[in-house]
Amino acid sequence: MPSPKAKNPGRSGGSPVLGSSNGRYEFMSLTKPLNRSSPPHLLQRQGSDPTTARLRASESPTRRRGSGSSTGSASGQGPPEEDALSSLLAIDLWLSKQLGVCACEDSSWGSVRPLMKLLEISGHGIPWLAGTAYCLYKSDSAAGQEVMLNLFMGLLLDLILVGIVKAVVRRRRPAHNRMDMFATFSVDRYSFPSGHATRAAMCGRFLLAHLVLAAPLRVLVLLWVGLVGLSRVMLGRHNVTDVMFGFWMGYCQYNLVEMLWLSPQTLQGLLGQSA
Ligand SMILES: CC(C)=CCC/C(C)=C/CC/C(C)=C/COP(=O)(O)O
Repeated sequence: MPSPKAKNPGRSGGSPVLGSSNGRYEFMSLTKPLNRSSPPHLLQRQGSDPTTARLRASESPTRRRGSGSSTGSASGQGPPEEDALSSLLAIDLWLSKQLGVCACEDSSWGSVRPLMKLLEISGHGIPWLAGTAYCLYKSDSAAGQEVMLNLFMGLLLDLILVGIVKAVVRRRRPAHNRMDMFATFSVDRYSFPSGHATRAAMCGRFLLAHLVLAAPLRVLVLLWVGLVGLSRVMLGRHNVTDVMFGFWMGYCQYNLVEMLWLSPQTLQGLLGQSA
């Protein structure tokens, strides 16, 4: 979402060009700082700190194209799948930076930031866990308790699975993100996948399958899921691929919740065994 008010058009301008990318090593720096044993010309090109490296990586892929002839990772020298992946990541970083228009108050769409933060809270784990626990406590029907209990289990499962993937992949959040989220775990310094996107997708499916039947409300649920995902990128919290993968993961997590569904009989069995 490029805006004429964008502050540094030179840094983030340009357009993504599909095809060969000769800066594959730049994406490695997204997850870990360059190795001390890296050749000096790499260190020089990257900048010595990871933030500079990530800022360079989010420049337009077109800007990076003819700049790596001395690196030995020029296009066509690696396997084609790696080139394709590098190009995809280059487009991802470029697009995410273009869309990160609410990353801080003085960003081009900074005035919308409070609204985006409201969406952030609406998809945060704490309100969802607390709200579900409250409904579970207040529910006076067995069917209601069953649904709420399974939603609660799904939310816990989501936190665990997202935590595991974040800890394994360890992709840093975009350089333009301001880390001012409330109540985060240590793995939440990583961005892949977006926990808000997994939760929104899983809870969205759950709501549509078990709780929300009226058509206008179902549309609202879908709209909320989409807006939560979009707000992650606009706030600069995530790259586009973090959110896309998060949606897919949340969609699959709902299948898992259905497979592991705790029925009253299962619960009675479990409680009976432990008694
Ligand atoms: C009771 C309990 C264990 C609550 C934990 C809830 C909690 C702190 C969830 C983390 C939510 C969060 C900030 C996720 C990060 O989302 P991203 O979309 O930025 O990956």
